[in-house]
Amino acid sequence: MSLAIEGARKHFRARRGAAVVALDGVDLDAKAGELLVIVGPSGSGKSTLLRAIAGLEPLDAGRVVIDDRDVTALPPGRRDVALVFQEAALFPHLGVAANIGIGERARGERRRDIEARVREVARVLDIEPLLTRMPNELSGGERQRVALARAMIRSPRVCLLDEPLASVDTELRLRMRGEIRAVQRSLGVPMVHVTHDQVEAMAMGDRVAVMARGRVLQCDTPAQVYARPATTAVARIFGPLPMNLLPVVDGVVTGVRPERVRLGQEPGGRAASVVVVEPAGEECLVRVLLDGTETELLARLPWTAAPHAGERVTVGWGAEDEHRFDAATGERR
Ligand SMILES: Nc1ncnc2c1ncn2[C@@H]1O[C@H](COP(=O)(O)OP(=O)(O)OP(=O)(O)O)[C@@H](O)[C@H]1O
Repeated sequence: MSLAIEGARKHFRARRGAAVVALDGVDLDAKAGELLVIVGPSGSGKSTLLRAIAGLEPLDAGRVVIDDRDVTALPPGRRDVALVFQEAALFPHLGVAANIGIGERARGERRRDIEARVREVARVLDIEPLLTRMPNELSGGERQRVALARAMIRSPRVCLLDEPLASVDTELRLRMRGEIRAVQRSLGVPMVHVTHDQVEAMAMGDRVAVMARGRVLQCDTPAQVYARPATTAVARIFGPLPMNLLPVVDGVVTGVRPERVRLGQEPGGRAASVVVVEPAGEECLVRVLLDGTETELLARLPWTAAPHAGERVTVGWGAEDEHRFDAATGERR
């Protein structure tokens, strides 16, 4: 099983104002069992891309290919694609078990087989106790898991997730990440997962595609995108925190990740003063202003090393922690 998007273009014409280019020539692919994560700022075209794969949004140009078959002209119902949205839409008049099995029933499968499959997928997603409830008796996170179960039970050819864990609490989110991966591996389908959560993108993705303004800026393993972002835009978008970018010197922008910035009193560093310190659990985020400039840098430090606001410090980092980008094009040098 495989998924490919080739040269996808889509624009929207708002009732007033200029046309919006939502997809500007997107090429992506995902293999069987592969989880491709899409990250990007709000409005970068992530949801439009998923909707186009599902057949809910016709493309202006380009193709969607599933299992080597061009499905671009097929309606959603004939693509065999499961899409789980941020806001799970369940049938309000049906119980949870019926909601999960509704697709199987429509396909005329045997009642006993459906019940067994519903129980199995409910067990995996930890919603067995909810099977007899009605949708209005569920929390947002529970509804989300029911929608996920409904998508998983169908053994679709492609699985698309649009922030399915957005309304789930941290502990459950951690567990569900693993569960989604396990279910997906057992289904062996390509999965495309849109998230704003960078940690989730790093933890779950076999590969990550970084989007901005309807384009894919880079697509590679999370480790590679983190270690060698292709452009300054990727360096700002992908990672636990945006990369610090220093002012241009000789046509070069130097970037340093906040987690690599060191503060101290050592000679050789750049003099700066601490603007603000924000606690972040065991760590803290420290914003410093470099002397004689308007450049602020962010540093992530252990809480035990937290300075005070207003303190004078020196700022340093290892030469191996520097990223260099072309100032004119933004591309990695
Ligand atoms: N039906 C529509 N009519 C007009 N413009 C639209 C429509 N749907 C999306 N857009 C525009 O297309 C662009 C891409 O939207 P899309 O929803 O794909 O972004 P996104 O990356 O999913 O954003 P978010 O992270 O906020 O969900 C945005 O500029 C958006 O305003």
